Amino acid sequence: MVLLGSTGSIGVNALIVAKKFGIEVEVLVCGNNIQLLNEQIQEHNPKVVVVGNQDAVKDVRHSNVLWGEDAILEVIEASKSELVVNALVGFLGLRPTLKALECGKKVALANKESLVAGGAFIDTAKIQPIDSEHFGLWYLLQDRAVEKMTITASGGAFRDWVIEDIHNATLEDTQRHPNWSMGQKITIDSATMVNKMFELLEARWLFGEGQYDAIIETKSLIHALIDYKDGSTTAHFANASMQLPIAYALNKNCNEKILDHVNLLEVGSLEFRKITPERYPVWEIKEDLLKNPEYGVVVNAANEASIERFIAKEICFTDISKNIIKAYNHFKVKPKSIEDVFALDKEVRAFIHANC
Ligand SMILES: NC(=O)C1=CN([C@@H]2O[C@H](COP(=O)(O)OP(=O)(O)OC[C@H]3O[C@@H](n4cnc5c(N)ncnc54)[C@H](OP(=O)(O)O)[C@@H]3O)[C@@H](O)[C@H]2O)C=CC1
Ligand SMILES: CC(=O)[C@@H](O)[C@H](O)COP(=O)(O)O
Ligand SMILES: [Mn+2]
Repeated sequence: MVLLGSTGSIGVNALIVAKKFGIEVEVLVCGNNIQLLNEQIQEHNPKVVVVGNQDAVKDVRHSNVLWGEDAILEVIEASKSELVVNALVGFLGLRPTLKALECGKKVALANKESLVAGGAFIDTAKIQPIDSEHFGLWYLLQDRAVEKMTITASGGAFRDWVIEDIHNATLEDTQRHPNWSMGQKITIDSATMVNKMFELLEARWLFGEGQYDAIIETKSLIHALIDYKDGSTTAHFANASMQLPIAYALNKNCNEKILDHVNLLEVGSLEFRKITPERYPVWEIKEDLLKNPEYGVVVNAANEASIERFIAKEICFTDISKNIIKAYNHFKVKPKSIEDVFALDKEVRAFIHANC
């Protein structure tokens, strides 16, 4: 397989699962974490590796090292593997997703930003999602009439904070996720509830038009629910580990134990909460966005540019959501092609840097 983002939270789990199934690793791609990359090279013996920048190349212990975004596309095209695992973070992942599909490869897609920004121009037939909620929906779907699909949210780092205090939350505060250990950016997205809005769009592109919603389940043990028209509701329970979704994305037949079952007697009780715009202001645009999923590129670019500014301490935490709503109301433009997606992404980022 080709693994993009090998040193990240998903990448590391993907390598554990690949080893379990004896899947050959042809390519490893990462950004700056060269120490971990060198360990991965030693263990998985890839044919080629790509790193984020030229300076890092000299530190990589491999005879075939490339660098930069174009190199990622080149190695996908040159690879023999039929499977590309895209665990890059952010809009950076879109071109590699498109390239892998263009080359006829199957894409195990953790990089949800690919679908959020470019979903209207992506054929999802060869995509297997690596996202716990979408894996849950995929697992639950039966040949029956569906009324509604619901995904769950943890509520993120600030779910129990006094709302007025969230304004001054620090980057460190955003990283205290209640249930999952993930990369920095998605953990911020979880705290703003942007992650769940993205996942609703992701579900819309993966499973087609329909009714989608999200609720908070505080223990992240239920990941998805399907209401069938007959009145029954099914729920996907699994302990909070990405190894199960990854296992199915890498290998269709998982007839061995990947995780321990949820022990309901130990769990005792579950708590569900409504997602409200008072605590999560971006939720205000959720309905309109679901009706107009092509606007996803605007939300994604505004979010990424605002996170950059939050990390640089130029804006406060709650400005991330304010900026997204501001950009959403300003850019009521639907891209007509994938080229429009890239152009609009640039425009929105410039807007956030100049006006917010
Ligand atoms: N973590 C999770 O449990 C889940 C994550 N996802 C999605 O999966 C994706 C990855 O998330 P996660 O693993 O948490 O993120 P991480 O931040 O942990 O990992 C991101 C990976 O991308 C690499 N990377 C970053 N910039 C570049 C670059 N310019 N060139 C090459 N590689 C680069 C990083 O390299 P390095 O670290 O070496 O700089 C790292 O390997 C995201 O889209 C996220 O939303 C979806 C569901 C669950
Ligand atoms: C593990 C996974 O799939 C994440 O997307 C997770 O759902 C994030 O947590 P939140 O539910 O807090 O957004
Ligand atoms: Mn998820």
